[in-house]
Amino acid sequence: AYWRITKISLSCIRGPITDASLLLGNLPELYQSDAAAADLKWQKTYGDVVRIKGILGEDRLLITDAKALQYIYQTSGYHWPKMWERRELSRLVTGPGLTWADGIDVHKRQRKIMLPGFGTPESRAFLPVFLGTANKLAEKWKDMISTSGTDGSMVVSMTYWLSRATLDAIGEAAFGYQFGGLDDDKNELANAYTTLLDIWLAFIVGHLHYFHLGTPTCMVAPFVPAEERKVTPREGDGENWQQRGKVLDRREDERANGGKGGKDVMMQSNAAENEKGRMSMPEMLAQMRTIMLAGHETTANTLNWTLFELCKQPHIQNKLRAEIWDAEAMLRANGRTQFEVSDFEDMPYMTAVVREALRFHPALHHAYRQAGRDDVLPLSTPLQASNGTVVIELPVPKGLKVVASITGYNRNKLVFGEDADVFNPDRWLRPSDGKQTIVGVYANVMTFAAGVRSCIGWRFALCELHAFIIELISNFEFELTPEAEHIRRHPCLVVAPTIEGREKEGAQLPLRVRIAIKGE
Ligand code: HEM
Repeated sequence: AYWRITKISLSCIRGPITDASLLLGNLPELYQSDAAAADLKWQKTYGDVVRIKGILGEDRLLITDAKALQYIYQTSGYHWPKMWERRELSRLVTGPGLTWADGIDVHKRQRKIMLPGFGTPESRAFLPVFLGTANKLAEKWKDMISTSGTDGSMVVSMTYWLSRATLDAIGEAAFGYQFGGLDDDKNELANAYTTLLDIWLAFIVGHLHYFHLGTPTCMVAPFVPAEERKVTPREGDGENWQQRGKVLDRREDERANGGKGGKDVMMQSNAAENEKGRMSMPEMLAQMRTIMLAGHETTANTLNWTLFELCKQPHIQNKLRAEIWDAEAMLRANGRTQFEVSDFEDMPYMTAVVREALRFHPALHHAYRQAGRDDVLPLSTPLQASNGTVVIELPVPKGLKVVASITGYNRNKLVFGEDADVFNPDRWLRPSDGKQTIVGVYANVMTFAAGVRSCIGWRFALCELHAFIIELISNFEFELTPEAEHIRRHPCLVVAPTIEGREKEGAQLPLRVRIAIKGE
């Protein structure tokens, strides 16, 4: 009570307070509606800073204002740590890795060791791996269509195949590890990762017996009654840790003997640190788990949503394919067989499509922070307070929990124009007036967050997205199926597509895939 009376008050900030329940506040609507549906509704009604109620009447802010986000993520970085409960969840899921670490002592130390592996040249060097995996997926689909398709086409589950393909790509690129997701020899670890999203979805839609699927269960097991669990906590997980340990041991041996593992940047960079700063074995294992988790379904679902939008607007898909085919013809004319990242510069429409997909469908629609001290948030636009006054900067109390709406910011009309709520790649081909507040690490979208805790793998993800889009759009035409007309943007670990009324079946995006006849 003392704290509540003495702390800086936010009571003049407008928001959907009258709709809040005493116990859970506005959180049910925030978390249970389609991804970011509540954010966009409240943003439209109340502006770019909205007061919502958390548990037991606690005030929180939902923020989509560019300057406030820039301050929280970039200017003030470590003074706005992650919410403690989110960190705890990260610790349960991944262990003491980057998504859990906080502060200068731990997070900055770990990130310094990890960063060299994720620079521009390092990420670009993986293009052949990404193109190779995307090509393998394309060949697989061609085989399926020729054996079971009709009229050169068939309905393919995007969520199933893209999850497996991106798992293979990240396993190979980051750890030289073969998951075999696209082959039939999927191992235990591949199973654990490819079913993870469905398990989270099942948890969210209250369909707990999905837990038989075999998973890193340590993070959900505590919430699930024993009789609902078909695997014991950490049963699949023990195996996972063992396999990861083996991969690390092998890389370390190779590094020490100057072999292939010598190229493993995490190993090299860790070995170069002084003993005090070096990551321990549990930290290294946690980084592997973090990278697999943070870099797998994020990319897979960005691809899902890109293909979905390309089906909804076939003229964009056709224009993109024409550009890719022209670039392929140019490549052949120059006597080359495979794209390099520098070739992407000659494919401006593809870059525009990727940027627009990242803006319109960020794989994570929220990020969460907490004020580490009493602070003052700068604002891009003055706020109309409930008492009629206008707020030009906003004092906030230490401990305040903030929901940064990534989707809300990415669709902010002040930043992206009046048509911000329309999927339109052409916006990226218009000249910029250069007046915007720069928030995100890429294309000024918040999709990869910003500042000291921005996504470490954003260059890696971009390279992978471009590779898959080239291969898939060059080889196939995609069409919506009747089920895909009823797709929901379901919030779980990432924003995943589900079919309305069939959410309990897990993530789904069935699209009709037709072999594209080149030259037509
Ligand atoms: C389209 C794909 C991706 C998206 C949209 C994405 C998005 C994000 C976002 C929003 C964050 C910040 C989360 C927060 O602050 O709460 C983040 C962090 C992170 N991402 Fe990504 N990510 C993607 C791909 C990747 C890839 C491919 C990797 C690794 C290869 C990766 C590794 C990480 C790691 C390690 C962090 C934690 C960074 C830290 O806390 O210092 N991500 N990502």
